[in-house]
Amino acid sequence: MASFDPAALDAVRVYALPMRNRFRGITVRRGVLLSGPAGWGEFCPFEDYDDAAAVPWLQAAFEACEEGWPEPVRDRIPVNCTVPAVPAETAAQIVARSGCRTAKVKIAEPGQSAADDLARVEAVRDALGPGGAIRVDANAAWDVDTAVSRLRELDGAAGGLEYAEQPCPSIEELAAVRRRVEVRIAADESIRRAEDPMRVAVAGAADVAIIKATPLGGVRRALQVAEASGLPCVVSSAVETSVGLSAQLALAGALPELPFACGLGTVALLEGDVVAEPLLPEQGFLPVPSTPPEPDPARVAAATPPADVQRWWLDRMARVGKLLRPRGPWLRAPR
Ligand SMILES: O=C(O)CCC(=O)c1ccccc1C(=O)O
Ligand SMILES: [Mg+2]
Repeated sequence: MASFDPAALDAVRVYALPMRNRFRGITVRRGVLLSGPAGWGEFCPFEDYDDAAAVPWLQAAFEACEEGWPEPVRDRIPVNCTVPAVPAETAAQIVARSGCRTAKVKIAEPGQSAADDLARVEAVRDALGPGGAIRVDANAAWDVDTAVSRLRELDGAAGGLEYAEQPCPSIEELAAVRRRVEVRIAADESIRRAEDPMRVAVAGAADVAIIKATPLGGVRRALQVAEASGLPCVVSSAVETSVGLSAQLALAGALPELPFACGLGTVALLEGDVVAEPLLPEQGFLPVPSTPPEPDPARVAAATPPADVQRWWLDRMARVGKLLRPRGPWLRAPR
């Protein structure tokens, strides 16, 4: 068994793609594409994560490279468009262009007001028409009282919210908000480790579980987390390229039940992609791929960052790889 060394991989490509709008404080999305016997995987932990937090992201990439994914039970996935914390007019354009019947709206952005959120949600309702669904994501910004009053107002402005993702940081706060508002509560940041969904369920903290293959260590682990949650699940992206997104689609394709649209329309948030046929929704749906798409050499070349950035990512991947079990035999000894 070889211990992990990126230099021993057949192909490793570092990419950097600008985001169309600032998202989660990020303006450029970066990561590594790596190929193995089963296809291409993507290692793209957020840059503020430490090496330990990045381990499951590398496990997800290796699953795609080494094993592939379990059999799907459906062949296409309804998805939401994702509306960053942009002005109302831009929000309406994003929704109209997407073709999606569900929109997820980011709210509670630092530096913005309650009125900004209400205007964005109203514009999204106008663009979507009465038949579409609107969900909001506060990314843990509020305390319980703020969440209760804001969610009631936003529910009114939206003409009914489908659910609210992570209004507060802790599981106990989610449970308290859930008791006081009509709106369904979804847990996202509260589900990052395999043991988290049990705690969410026992606390009565959520109606919906947000599940992500990339930070949970791959499709198989995420399926276990979904089952442990005992809740209806929504698969949501970590803003991967189409290579990493394909694993998320494999997860959505393999879940026994999928009652809501998934948050997988996120290639639209990136300026460019690394494959020839980006996984952008058509009429609100994405296909379930059986294998990851192949990166397109010209697009990868166009997205390749300077040497110092490449070095940073390869060093990071090597350090994180040392925290994982030895790999092989497809991974040859360093040349
Ligand atoms: O769910 C979606 O529509 C897109 C994905 C998304 O919002 C997201 C992407 C990266 C990191 C965090 C989040 C989030 O749900 O908070
Ligand atoms: Mg979220």
